[in-house]
Amino acid sequence: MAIPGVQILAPPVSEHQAAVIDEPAQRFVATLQRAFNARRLELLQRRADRQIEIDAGRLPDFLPETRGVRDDPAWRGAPPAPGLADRRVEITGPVDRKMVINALNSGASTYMADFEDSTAPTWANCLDGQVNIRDALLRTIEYDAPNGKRYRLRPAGELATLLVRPRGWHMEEKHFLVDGAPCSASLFDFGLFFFNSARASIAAGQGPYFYLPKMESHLEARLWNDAFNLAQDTLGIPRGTVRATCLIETLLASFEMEEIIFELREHSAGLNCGRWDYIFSFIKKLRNHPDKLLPGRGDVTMTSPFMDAYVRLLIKTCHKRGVHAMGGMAASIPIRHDPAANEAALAKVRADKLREVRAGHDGTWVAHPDLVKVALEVFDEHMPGANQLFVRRDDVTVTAADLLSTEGLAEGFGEADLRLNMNIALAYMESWLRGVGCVPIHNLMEDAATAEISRSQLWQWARHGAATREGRRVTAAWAVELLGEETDKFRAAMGEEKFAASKFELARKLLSGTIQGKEYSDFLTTLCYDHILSIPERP
Ligand SMILES: CC(=O)SCCNC(=O)CCNC(=O)[C@H](O)C(C)(C)COP(=O)(O)OP(=O)(O)OC[C@H]1O[C@@H](n2cnc3c(N)ncnc32)[C@H](O)[C@@H]1OP(=O)(O)O
Ligand SMILES: O=CC(=O)O
Ligand SMILES: [Mg+2]
Repeated sequence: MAIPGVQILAPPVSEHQAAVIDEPAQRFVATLQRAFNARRLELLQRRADRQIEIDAGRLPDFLPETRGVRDDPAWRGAPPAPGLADRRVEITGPVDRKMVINALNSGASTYMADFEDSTAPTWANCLDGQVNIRDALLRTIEYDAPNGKRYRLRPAGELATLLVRPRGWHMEEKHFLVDGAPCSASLFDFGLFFFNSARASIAAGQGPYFYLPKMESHLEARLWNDAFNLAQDTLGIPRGTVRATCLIETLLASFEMEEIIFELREHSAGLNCGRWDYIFSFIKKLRNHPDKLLPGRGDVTMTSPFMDAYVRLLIKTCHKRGVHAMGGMAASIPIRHDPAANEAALAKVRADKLREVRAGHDGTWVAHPDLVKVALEVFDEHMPGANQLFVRRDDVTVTAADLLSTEGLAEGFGEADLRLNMNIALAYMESWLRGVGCVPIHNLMEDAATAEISRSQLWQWARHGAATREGRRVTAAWAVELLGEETDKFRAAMGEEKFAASKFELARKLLSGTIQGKEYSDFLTTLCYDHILSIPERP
């Protein structure tokens, strides 16, 4: 053990990987872990306690104890940092080397390098991702593909500003132990990036910028803020250099938007409507309330009343505090082989971006380089300045009941919705278990957040014995039977040999367990994580 208390259970496999996790970097991550892991675990316990209260009927509401923060008109978030003043189109994607270059070159204003929803956190993906984003900021990143295509960065002035999304507080990095316990994956991803690249990001005229996922309370934002302060102090970087945009993508966080900006004040770069996790969280948090069942996922849209309420509240809150209100991800992606279907997909993205800019968002997300132009055209036309912070939305009043309402939604779901959820969950999990965290399925972008909706709906419909539109009650036994049929469709399409070499059988087994389980698994990723570890067997 080179550093007391630190154990790496799978050695880096290249000199590049070894360089991003050298002894000083390990020491830095261990410092963060020792300072903050106990609080992280307490906050996770608090999530579990809160769930018990919700199950017992105490539904979420705005917090009385933080009324002072909400009512104080004086405070503001930080002004936009260099490279973040105009964020009209942000491209996101996994930290794969080729995609990092493509994203930086895409013409988007910023690029979110994602260790969360779109990355399956194999040890290799996590370490290579760190290498790639470090090289991106050093401007040395290059890639020569096996097909002969060469990937090089455009000139510095044409590159997107880099933001990094570490994994959420619920995840652990089981390859890296500190004092015998797995490291928080958030602190691992954040710490390695900060240690290796914070100075390079400043030298590139930017700064260490982050997107923070899946938080459920302002206390979790406070934990991030404390980690930022310790990291900056340790490296002698002035406090307030970091900027972080918080995804509001859990139901509980939507009741604490203002408090979350407040906690991060000097580090805050606004909020983002993480719509897919938000829908997942709505299902998850209210899962034991039969009156809160959602229709099939295709029928839950951004114009569904509870989603519209969340968007309006987010924009109003951000602009009141002078920070960006970022829009989210339309799941439609280009369909290369079918021009008519492609045009229909682009039209959906265009309509989504138009809704966002009209609502007052300061920018939006796209999933694919070809969509940058589509989103830019809409924002350029409707947002001539760098942002629309001046859109105050004082007209907006959103109540707790609005955020929790299932009024105005399509009625129920059919057997086709059940089967579609199974098909998507199986295909996504199979891919994730092979180390690929974002895939096109039925011409839509699917990642951990979208797949969670499918997985959770299956659990919830079976848990409540909900009836399909055709009039059949969903039982665990019937769900398992259908899951077998859906798995067999993949088997038939692929042939026995390919099926046997795939992860479909494992995906079926894991999904079957979670659908039937009396206890709900909090995250698909934590459920599947042990199956992607590369820790050698001990003798
Ligand atoms: C809910 C949320 O959290 S949303 C945020 C997380 N999700 C994401 O970020 C989505 C990221 N997007 C992707 O991973 C991909 O676009 C997919 C998987 C959806 C589709 O990928 P593909 O099927 O490979 O798309 P396609 O074949 O059309 O790609 C064309 C080119 O664009 C590149 N590309 C596609 N998406 C991206 C991206 N997001 N960033 C950078 N490059 C990209 C491909 O690598 C490929 O490059 P090449 O021509 O040099 O080989
Ligand atoms: O992270 C984004 C989301 O929609 O989830
Ligand atoms: Mg998300």
